[in-house]
Amino acid sequence: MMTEHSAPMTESCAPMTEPCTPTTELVEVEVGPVAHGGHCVARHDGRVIFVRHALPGERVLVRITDESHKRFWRGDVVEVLQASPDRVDPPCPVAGPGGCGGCDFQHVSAQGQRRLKAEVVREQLDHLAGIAWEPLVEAVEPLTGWRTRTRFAVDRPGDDEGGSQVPVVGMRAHRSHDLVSLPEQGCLIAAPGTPSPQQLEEVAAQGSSDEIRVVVPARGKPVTITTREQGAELVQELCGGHGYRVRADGFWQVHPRAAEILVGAAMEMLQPVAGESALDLYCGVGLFAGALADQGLDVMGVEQVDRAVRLARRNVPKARFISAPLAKALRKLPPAVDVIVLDPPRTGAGAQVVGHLAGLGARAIAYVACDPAALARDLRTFGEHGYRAEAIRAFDLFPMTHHVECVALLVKA
Ligand SMILES: C[S@@+](CC[C@H](N)C(=O)[O-])C[C@H]1O[C@@H](n2cnc3c(N)ncnc32)[C@H](O)[C@@H]1O
Repeated sequence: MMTEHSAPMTESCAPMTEPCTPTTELVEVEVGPVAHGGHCVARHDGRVIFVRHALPGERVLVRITDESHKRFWRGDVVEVLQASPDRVDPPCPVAGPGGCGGCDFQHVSAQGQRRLKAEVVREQLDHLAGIAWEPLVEAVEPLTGWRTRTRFAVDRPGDDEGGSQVPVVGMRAHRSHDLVSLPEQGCLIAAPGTPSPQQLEEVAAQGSSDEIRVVVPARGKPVTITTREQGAELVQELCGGHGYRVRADGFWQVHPRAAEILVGAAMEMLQPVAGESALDLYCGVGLFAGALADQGLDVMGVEQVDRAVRLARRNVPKARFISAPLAKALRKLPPAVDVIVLDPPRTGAGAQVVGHLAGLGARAIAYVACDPAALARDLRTFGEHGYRAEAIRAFDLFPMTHHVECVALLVKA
């Protein structure tokens, strides 16, 4: 199977320097499997095209949007000639070709979205780690109104020519600086409490920021951030009865049920026992550290953002935290631990970190991953160091988008 991994660059990691120059060329293709990044693979004249808004098995007319790469092009569907049974009308009026770049799976039924994500996880695990996984991505409600952290773009038309400067708030189009105005009802996936488009424009009119970030916390009022200073405001999040203070511009799981689901999955896999030692790596404000400490474990957390570590110390006073990039903190970790949770960014943990962690002899490791390719690469490295994936669960924590979250249990082989 062709995957974006086999191409020189993946859709998700390709750097966006300048917006791509769209060509006018239209091609008719049979759509093949979904690839990492959520676009489907098609072939035309021996060339691979990653097609956005397509579904496997469809026949579509594609507008080529990027032909700057030697080995592949990118394109977007302009007409569906033969539709997949999974195709639906996008519920948001600004989704689809040329529209908002945020939700790339709105043309797919909810079950179909999960099947596509399962196929990506299955393929990445097989291709990169040689792990056979039964594809199942678990549904998580709500499917809309789930985004508790939303970034809106602000354009000020006429800015250059000293014009009106009445701001327009919207979303950037896919791989483009073009602004797509918000629909009247606002962003479909933004959590209830997110200001309406009109309110966002009022916020934009009060300042000069080219971005508005909205945070809808578990407790308290939504926070609107237009400058760095405002991002310092603390919001209150909850998981399993434990409260966590988070900076409004800091990291917290985005779906309102994500923290509870990921912590639940990790704890079920690890079966922690009071008195055991534990590591929470890439710990943010201490989410997993809190759950482990609440169960009586002796926890150490590592996080590179010092502001987050200061909050983690307040959120989980029983745990110890190191403020440093994990690779630099490895020598400060204890020589042996019982259980580990690691929840790295999209790039994964990497071979050096994985090799060191495997040497700590943990009886169980829960790996929380937002990128299945990075997960697969790190699982392969764990495998080379004597750990095997005993269980892997995948959750649809980002409905309407191609993103998927996985939790893997590693035990000694
Ligand atoms: C996916 S978030 C997980 C945070 C936390 N586990 C949670 O669920 O709230 C990844 C975290 O890793 C941190 N991070 C990224 N690179 C890091 C590194 N090299 N060393 C330590 N922490 C890092 C980020 O600042 C972020 O807080």
